[in-house]
Amino acid sequence: MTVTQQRHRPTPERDAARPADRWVRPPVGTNPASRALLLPEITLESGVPLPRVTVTFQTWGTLNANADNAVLVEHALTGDSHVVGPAGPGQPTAGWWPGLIGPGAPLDTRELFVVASNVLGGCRGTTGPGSSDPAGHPWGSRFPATTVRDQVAVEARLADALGIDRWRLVLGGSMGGMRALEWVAGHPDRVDGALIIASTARATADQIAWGQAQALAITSDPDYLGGDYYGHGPGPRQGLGLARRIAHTTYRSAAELDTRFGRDPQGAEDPMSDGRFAVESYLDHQAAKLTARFDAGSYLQLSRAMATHDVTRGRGSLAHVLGAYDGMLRTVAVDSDRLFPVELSQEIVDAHGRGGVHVMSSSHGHDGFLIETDAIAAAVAEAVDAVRGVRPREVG
Ligand SMILES: CC(=O)SCCNC(=O)CCNC(=O)[C@H](O)C(C)(C)COP(=O)(O)OP(=O)(O)OC[C@H]1O[C@@H](n2cnc3c(N)ncnc32)[C@H](O)[C@@H]1OP(=O)(O)O
Ligand SMILES: N[C@@H](CCO)C(=O)O
Repeated sequence: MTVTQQRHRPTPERDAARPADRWVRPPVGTNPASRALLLPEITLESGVPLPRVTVTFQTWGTLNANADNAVLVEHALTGDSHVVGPAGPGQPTAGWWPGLIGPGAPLDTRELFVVASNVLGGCRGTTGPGSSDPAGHPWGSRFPATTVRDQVAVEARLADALGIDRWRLVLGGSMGGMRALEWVAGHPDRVDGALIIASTARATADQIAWGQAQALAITSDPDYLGGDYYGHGPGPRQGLGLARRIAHTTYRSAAELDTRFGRDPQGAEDPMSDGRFAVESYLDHQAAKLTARFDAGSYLQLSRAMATHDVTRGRGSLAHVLGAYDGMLRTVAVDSDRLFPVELSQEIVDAHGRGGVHVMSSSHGHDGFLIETDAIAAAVAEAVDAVRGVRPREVG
């Protein structure tokens, strides 16, 4: 079934050169509320072609007649399109920004049409290393390196298929904020407003450094099998668990960990023998949770895409790149975030020359953007109000 709402920009060379994207049934095991689009082929930023890319997504509300009420919500590293709603069959986690979308919510579905897609390279329905290639075999080690720009290029094809020429608002946290800012940098005429939360214009050496240890933890696992573990053994669960322990420590603040766990033993265990401290037990728990719901190959893919993230690559200075954008741009930072410190949000605003940084107070560090949901809701509601006046809207 070919895509009927082809309202994307008429670019004859683009339309004529490729078969039409078409709606398909989502892969087995994805969120039952999701839909799916099949892209016959995409060409990655590297120049490598990637055939038969499926992108799965969820929507809330209705696209209006002018198609000018669409909002794109971008998930973070281990998130997915399930922004709100309960966990259930095909959906291992509850919505990660509960209360954000719905009638009367900050993203009010009485007015807005909200879209959230699963990222390219991930493991929640959109094509990634664990997906089957056109011959029906898992891509595994053959899945090419992808970038944040590739992730957004896939979302642009989805927007085309949905008949969305321009987003009223794009928003996201962490890796989601990277995609939201790439929409601004790479598709400035398709975004009225952007809210970049706990993120950055380009990865820092600190973030790249923490990512290297995580990647080596996975690739050093004997069950990694060079990335071709799909259908062969348990996969690098130990390595993924170790990577998560490293990552989760960076997602929280030292003060929070000290306050919550101190030097307490875990229950009756004795750290002086073979027992654990409570904080070690907590990290063991976080590792077990992630390995039960996430794929190591996708973790490597997406972590590498975050490390290579740089909206200025091949485009000039950040001021030049963001200065070309005449829409609304705001950032939110968490005051205790030691992975994406406040100055990374300030750098974005300074380069754009307008908007502002809202510094959110939280003891939770980087994960504060997922935990302080009232503060996030308020920032999103303000951004929705601010963007209303950015472009004249046809009454439709
Ligand atoms: C876009 C995205 O990034 S999505 C990310 C993943 N999203 C989700 O998981 C959806 C739900 N969201 C959440 O849970 C939060 O937003 C998260 C992910 C940031 C977690 O934040 P918090 O609420 O602070 O939970 P916290 O990190 O303290 O972990 C609490 C868990 O640790 C466990 N725990 C606490 N102390 C210990 C200990 N000493 N030993 C073992 N386990 C412990 C708790 O029992 C609890 O278990 P549970 O998660 O199974 O209920
Ligand atoms: N802790 C969240 C945010 C990381 O940026 C996740 O696991 O995706």
